[in-house]
Amino acid sequence: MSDVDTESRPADGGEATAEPTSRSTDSSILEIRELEKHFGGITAVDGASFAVERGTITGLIGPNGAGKSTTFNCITGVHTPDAGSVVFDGDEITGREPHQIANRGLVRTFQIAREFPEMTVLENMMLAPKAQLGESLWRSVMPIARREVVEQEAVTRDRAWEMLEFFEIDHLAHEYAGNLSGGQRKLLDLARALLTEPEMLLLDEPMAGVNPSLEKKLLEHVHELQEQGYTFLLVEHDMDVIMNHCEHVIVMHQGSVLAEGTAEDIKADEAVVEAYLGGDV
Ligand SMILES: Nc1ncnc2c1ncn2[C@@H]1O[C@H](COP(=O)(O)OP(=O)(O)OP(=O)(O)O)[C@@H](O)[C@H]1O
Repeated sequence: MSDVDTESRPADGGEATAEPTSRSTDSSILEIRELEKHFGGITAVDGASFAVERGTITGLIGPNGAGKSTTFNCITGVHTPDAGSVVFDGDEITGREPHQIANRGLVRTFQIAREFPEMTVLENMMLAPKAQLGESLWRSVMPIARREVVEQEAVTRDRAWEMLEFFEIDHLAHEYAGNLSGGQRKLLDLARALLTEPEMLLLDEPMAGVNPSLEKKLLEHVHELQEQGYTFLLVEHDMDVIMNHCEHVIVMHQGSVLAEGTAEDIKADEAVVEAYLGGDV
């Protein structure tokens, strides 16, 4: 990191935004068709099909072991599905490498945030595009001339500061990531994901371990980003978050989609109540 100036803030002081780079106009941005994933004798995903509408906050819920994380992993290239397809923004992305999918504009956060604890928050941010895009791709997009490398890093640094300001963790820029609270780590994880300028974010349990005031802040940020045009698909066990913040909810059970609809539809669905909600909602 010796060439990288992580000390200084950009001078312009403009309002922090997180505008995505491109948009297309089809209403559905992600389509999962008959997805299957087996681990030995275990069927984790069993013919799941659903679509996510562009610009929405969509919730993916279901009991433990329903196949939600495996579905996320199949969508983002962590796992190769055994059958079925994933279409993102009109492109078949099934079986592509994670960095190719991230480069296409679909990024994810993890249930357990994956920052580097021995590096500062800002250093973690500086590594984000590299980590999401993959080292070889990063090298191919990074110019060879040193002056241009430095310029490129300056752009990334400015953007990193913007993101930290947007999530109100800029005061922690020089803190070791390992010293952050669980909730602050979630904000850092989201900030890192946004640094790659995606169109859509998959959030895996974004509220787990986040205290109520930080949860409120995180949800406000998600809505702000939605207003800017981002699409969200989130796996979340907190039913208040799902019911109050998702305009569409997909329920998985035993590897396939049991029901989908508005929060109201889902709450009233007897099969969903029996399989998952019980008396909670
Ligand atoms: N790498 C793996 N190897 C073997 N089995 C796996 C693997 N990943 C997931 N499974 C199994 O697949 C099934 C679905 O797991 P998955 O993690 O996708 O469920 P989930 O809905 O995300 O659950 P949770 O809400 O508890 O996180 C489970 O039975 C799980 O044990």
